[in-house]
Amino acid sequence: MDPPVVIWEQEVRSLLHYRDLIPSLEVALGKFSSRDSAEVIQPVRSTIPLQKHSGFMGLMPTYMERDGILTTKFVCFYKRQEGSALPAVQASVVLLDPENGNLKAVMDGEVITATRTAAVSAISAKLLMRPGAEVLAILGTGKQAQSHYTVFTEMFSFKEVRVWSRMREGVERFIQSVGGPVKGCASVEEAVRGADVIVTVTGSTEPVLYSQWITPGAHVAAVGACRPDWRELDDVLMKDAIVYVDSREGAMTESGDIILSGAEVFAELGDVINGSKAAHRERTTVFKSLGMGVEDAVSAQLVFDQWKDKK
Ligand SMILES: NC(=O)c1ccc[n+]([C@@H]2O[C@H](COP(=O)([O-])OP(=O)(O)OC[C@H]3O[C@@H](n4cnc5c(N)ncnc54)[C@H](O)[C@@H]3O)[C@@H](O)[C@H]2O)c1
Ligand SMILES: O=C(O)[C@@H]1CCCCN1
Repeated sequence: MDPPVVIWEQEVRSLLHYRDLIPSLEVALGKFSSRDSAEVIQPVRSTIPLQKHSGFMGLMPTYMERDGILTTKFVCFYKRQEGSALPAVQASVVLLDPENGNLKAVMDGEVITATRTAAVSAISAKLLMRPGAEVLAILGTGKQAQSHYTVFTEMFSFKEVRVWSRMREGVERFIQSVGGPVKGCASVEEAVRGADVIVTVTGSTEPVLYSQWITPGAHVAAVGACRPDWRELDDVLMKDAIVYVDSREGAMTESGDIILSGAEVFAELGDVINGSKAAHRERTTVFKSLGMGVEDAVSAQLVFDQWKDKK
């Protein structure tokens, strides 16, 4: 048996491309929602609090029997003070041989997390935004904001991209770093008024996005607030919108926006991909993303396959 390989940040970045990842994620989301244990076994993430450090460690094991993929992601995430220089999320993914249990690879999970999360949000927009969408608003200016900007501008042709952060320096840094057209906004209201697609990627634990500012028919990809008592969206938005999730079980366990608002989950994204639930593009839609092990599993397998091809 070959010893395990270590594939770290820069190499993962150079091997993981949206054009390969998006089709693989669409298939994986469909398999997850088919509830066939020969396709995907992925329990809801178990978390242990790192109380002293205001954080959590999440353990995300996944087995895809038909595809022969066995992985676990270890992810630590923190409630950081706004403007903190420390990372909010750190992760590693291990890829195992399901036949023998030996370790094939250890990979940096931060690039995988940033890339696959943005790719899944883009899939939600592809399925749920209204036709002819022109304006994208991104709330937050951290790692996820960057990866969402990259994939959304690569996949779609928005006429305008707006960004907001509570920290003005955050907006300035973001504008400098993305190297493409983007308009900095001084308030959430300014960023989201008239926007067709809104991405929330903040570290907030209280609502930042309010229904009263949103044009009916907009699509919201809500990526932050991944604890049962954390929020990014207000109750009215959650109750008025048609709510889609990545995992129903995960959302009912981890999403403060769903649990505390009492909103009803209409469907998983995989149900829409499988054709068993409708995509209500004409209505205001929320895709509540919490992140799933199956997304990391297909990403890690892609990275490993590309790594082997290049050897
Ligand atoms: N759904 C998923 O799969 C998934 C995956 C990774 C990260 N996340 C979550 O996405 C969010 C962003 O992650 P990141 O890695 O980009 O973090 P980051 O620290 O790089 O960026 C966080 C951004 O949120 C802003 N922010 C922090 N506190 C805020 C507050 N109280 N109000 C408004 N803005 C605030 C910061 O200024 C920054 O712009 C986090 O909540 C993280 O847990 C979700
Ligand atoms: O699926 C994930 O990887 C993330 C990590 C941070 C918290 C939310 N979920």
